[in-house]
Amino acid sequence: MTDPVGQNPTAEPAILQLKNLRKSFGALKATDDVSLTLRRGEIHALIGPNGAGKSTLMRQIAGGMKSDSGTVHFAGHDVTPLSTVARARAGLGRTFQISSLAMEYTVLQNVMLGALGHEGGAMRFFRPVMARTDLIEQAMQALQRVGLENHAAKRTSDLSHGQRRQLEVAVALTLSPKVFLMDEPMAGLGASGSKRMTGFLDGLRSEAPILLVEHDMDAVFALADRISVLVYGRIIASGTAEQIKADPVVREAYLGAEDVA
Ligand SMILES: Nc1ncnc2c1ncn2[C@@H]1O[C@H](COP(=O)(O)OP(=O)(O)OP(=O)(O)O)[C@@H](O)[C@H]1O
Repeated sequence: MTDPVGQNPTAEPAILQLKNLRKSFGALKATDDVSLTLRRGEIHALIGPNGAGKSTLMRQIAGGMKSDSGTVHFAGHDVTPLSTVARARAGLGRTFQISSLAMEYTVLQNVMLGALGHEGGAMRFFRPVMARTDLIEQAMQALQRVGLENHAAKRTSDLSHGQRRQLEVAVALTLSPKVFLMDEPMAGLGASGSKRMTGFLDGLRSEAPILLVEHDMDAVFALADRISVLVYGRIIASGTAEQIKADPVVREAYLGAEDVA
């Protein structure tokens, strides 16, 4: 285990710090005393078997689910009492909220709406926003970065599941977050889509660090600076890809010896 909660004074400072987060559903401890950090410039992957508590933890961080106890510090502030919207405004960017896409709008319009959310204020009601070339340009750049530039004019409802996930990443990009929380961005992308997304996330970490929940272990091992393993709501190990692959507790509890050869 290397510096699992970010106490190493020589390391990059943490922009996101979770301390002792817990969430139970009745007798079930979905997250149980979870502490971890995300440092500038890094991709920190959170892996674990189905039902380990990864999505619950992401919701606790983004603000959609109230924690039973513990704190979330972001950019030096305790954001635990803040709503999802307030956390997003502060720069905590969450992707994969397909339900927030307007299905009847085009792909481009969805990204532009995201960019407007960033501007905020009453401007959206007073300017012919969909004709604003600056916004169109910004949105097209975001679509290009995720590989959806050729689908800009499509209705969002006509996109595949994987493409909708790419679109969510594009929407998140326009908000210029200080941190990305990504919940399975590779899911449904197929081999070439995953490869492209992996390359994209690789470059993105220098813009904003990423807390990445992902089942695609090839992508995780290729991308992650650090990996934390969640099992039954508890972090059982945290370290580099090499350390995690070699950790007997992780192999026993999760990876399976045959998967990590
Ligand atoms: N709202 C809820 N009410 C009751 N139980 C819940 C709720 N949300 C999650 N759980 C339970 O909490 C546990 C953790 O679920 P969670 O979805 O966080 O796991 P996960 O690691 O994200 O799983 P997966 O990899 O399958 O997405 C599971 O046993 C799940 O059934």
